[in-house]
Amino acid sequence: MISADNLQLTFGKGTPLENPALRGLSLKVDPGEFVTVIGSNGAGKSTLLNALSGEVMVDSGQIIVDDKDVTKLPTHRRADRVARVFQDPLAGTCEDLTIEENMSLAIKRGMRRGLGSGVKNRYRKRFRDALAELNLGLENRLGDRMGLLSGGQRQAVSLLMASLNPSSILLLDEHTAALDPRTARFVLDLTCNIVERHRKTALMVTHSMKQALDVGSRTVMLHQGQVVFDISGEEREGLEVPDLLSLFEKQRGLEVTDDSLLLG
Ligand SMILES: Nc1ncnc2c1ncn2[C@@H]1O[C@H](COP(=O)(O)OP(=O)(O)OP(=O)(O)O)[C@@H](O)[C@H]1O
Repeated sequence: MISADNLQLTFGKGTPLENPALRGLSLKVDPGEFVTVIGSNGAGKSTLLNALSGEVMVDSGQIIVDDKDVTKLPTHRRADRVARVFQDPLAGTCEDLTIEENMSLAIKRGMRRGLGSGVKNRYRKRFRDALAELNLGLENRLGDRMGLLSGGQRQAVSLLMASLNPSSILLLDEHTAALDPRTARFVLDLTCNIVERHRKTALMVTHSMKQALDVGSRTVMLHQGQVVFDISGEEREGLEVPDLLSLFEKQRGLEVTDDSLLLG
């Protein structure tokens, strides 16, 4: 469960570059819900994910994750609750460590001690089995450095890592945007599978309106640091991209000219 209440965050406060990125943003996400997040450039999407993961601290407002107030906790103290997959396949994993070492780090999140050698052997089988399900041949490459993998392979391993760690929240920041269409489809299907199988509460930022409607059960749109609309259930079913655009226009009384909203 995520509850973000009246989040305010201004970058460069008191300087000529003062920039209010979150302006009283509120959003509640129930356990197991999969929400897609859209909005034009600079709407505050990444800042929202950064605030939820603790990458940035909000000026005011409250963030609760699974009944715990995490508003003032730094990233590493939320890591057992919040996992994240970034747009850049190079972010989020350690390229100098092996696949196995990266996956072990994911499992260790939230544990007080490291993994003993007996435990390591037990987990090795689990890693192999999980990797085999990807059908990318990675189950035989546990000892390979992460840096040797392609972008799609790395995103797939990042998602597996999120499924192995104990976090209930999965934040996806345009995590398929840097991939070719076929690989993006594969990673998106894997995402849906992991969210469902591991009952993650997920927020996925995307610039593709089509993807936003195809995936998940709810779509929110941000504009100027606020949620301007929030659709789910019957209202969302059968919606097409042009419907979403006109909803946005109606809500804001604006004509949507930002091409980034039209992608997909
Ligand atoms: N670290 C920072 N320092 C100063 N300003 C920032 C910082 N991070 C974000 N901003 C500003 O905050 C606003 C919201 O940015 P954010 O990255 O959250 O938008 P976004 O919706 O993710 O946009 P995009 O789709 O282009 O990635 C923008 O005006 C951006 O320039």
